[in-house]
Amino acid sequence: MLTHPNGVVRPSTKEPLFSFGVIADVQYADIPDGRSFLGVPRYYRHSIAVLRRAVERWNGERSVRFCINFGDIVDGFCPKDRSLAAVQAVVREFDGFRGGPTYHMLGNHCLYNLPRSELVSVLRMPSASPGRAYYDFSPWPGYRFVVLDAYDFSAVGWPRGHPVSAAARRFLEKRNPNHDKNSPSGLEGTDRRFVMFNGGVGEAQLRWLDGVLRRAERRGEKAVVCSHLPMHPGAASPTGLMWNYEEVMDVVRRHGGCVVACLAGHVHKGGYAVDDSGVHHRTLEAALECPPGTDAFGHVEVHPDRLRLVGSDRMASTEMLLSPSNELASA
Ligand SMILES: Nc1ccn([C@@H]2O[C@H](COP(=O)(O)OP(=O)(O)OC[C@H](O)CO)[C@@H](O)[C@H]2O)c(=O)n1
Repeated sequence: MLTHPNGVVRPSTKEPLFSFGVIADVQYADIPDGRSFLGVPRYYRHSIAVLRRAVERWNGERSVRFCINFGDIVDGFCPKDRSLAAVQAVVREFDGFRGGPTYHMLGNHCLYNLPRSELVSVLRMPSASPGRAYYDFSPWPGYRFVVLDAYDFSAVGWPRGHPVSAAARRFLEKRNPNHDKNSPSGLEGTDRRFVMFNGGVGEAQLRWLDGVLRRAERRGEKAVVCSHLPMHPGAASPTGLMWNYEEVMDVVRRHGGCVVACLAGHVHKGGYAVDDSGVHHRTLEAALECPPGTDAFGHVEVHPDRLRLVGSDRMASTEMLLSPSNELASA
């Protein structure tokens, strides 16, 4: 039995409808250990061992039907002539998962290494058009997953001089006075997100998201939105938030009750919050920052009344109860 935040005690169902594996920020590179800009240790070679153990675990869980990689598959310090080989090495590890497909998304470190179009192809993203890094899929009747490209509007991942890159630089110029646009120095609160290693969802993608959620709502589906960048200030440090998370959440709210959770990576220590509409926001702890022998991965059990993240080691477990309107949506 579990207690809902509103005080109602509900029985927990034992067998999930289905489950999916989750891992974030592998940032693999065949280079010696290092540290983040803020001095946090990073284990570039060990992270692929964390992924290997994740795949072994998912293979041992009968209910795990697919897995989701939350971006930053390779680290920015990977020598550029070895970027493709590093991405392929990580993809090979995911290919060891026998339960079903792997769904990838783009992170800033992916784009420091390879062009978007090449990543979309190497990561076999099931996008509707070539080079597009956002898509949706329905792994189970009544459930829809949406994968966002959080660097669609960004100063990284587009060639210098590309109209999107130029517009993103102008956007940052207005909001971040620092010469080094990766530095949030002097910015306050959620304004600290206006740094170059973040990005946003562009207008066309916002319209697409609106359409996907409208159809999902009409069909009575529950939706899970996945993005490299977190979209709630309570679930991540402000320096890691998506530039236009409010616009994306406005679209989510327009289809009230359809989206049950937003899952993300990028902010390595992880986080969790429930927003005013009852949407769960879970930022996943990074594989990269696991000291040798430790892990950060998990699988999410999907039950009729809840999502249950079963975390390993440094990834905290999280019980995400659905609000009664969510439960009714596909009853
Ligand atoms: N204050 C800062 C922080 C970072 N940089 C530089 O920005 C680039 C990205 O940093 P990095 O920590 O590698 O980014 P991650 O995507 O791994 O992590 C995101 C954070 O956890 C979000 O909170 C890199 O070039 C840094 O050196 C900076 O200049 N100033």
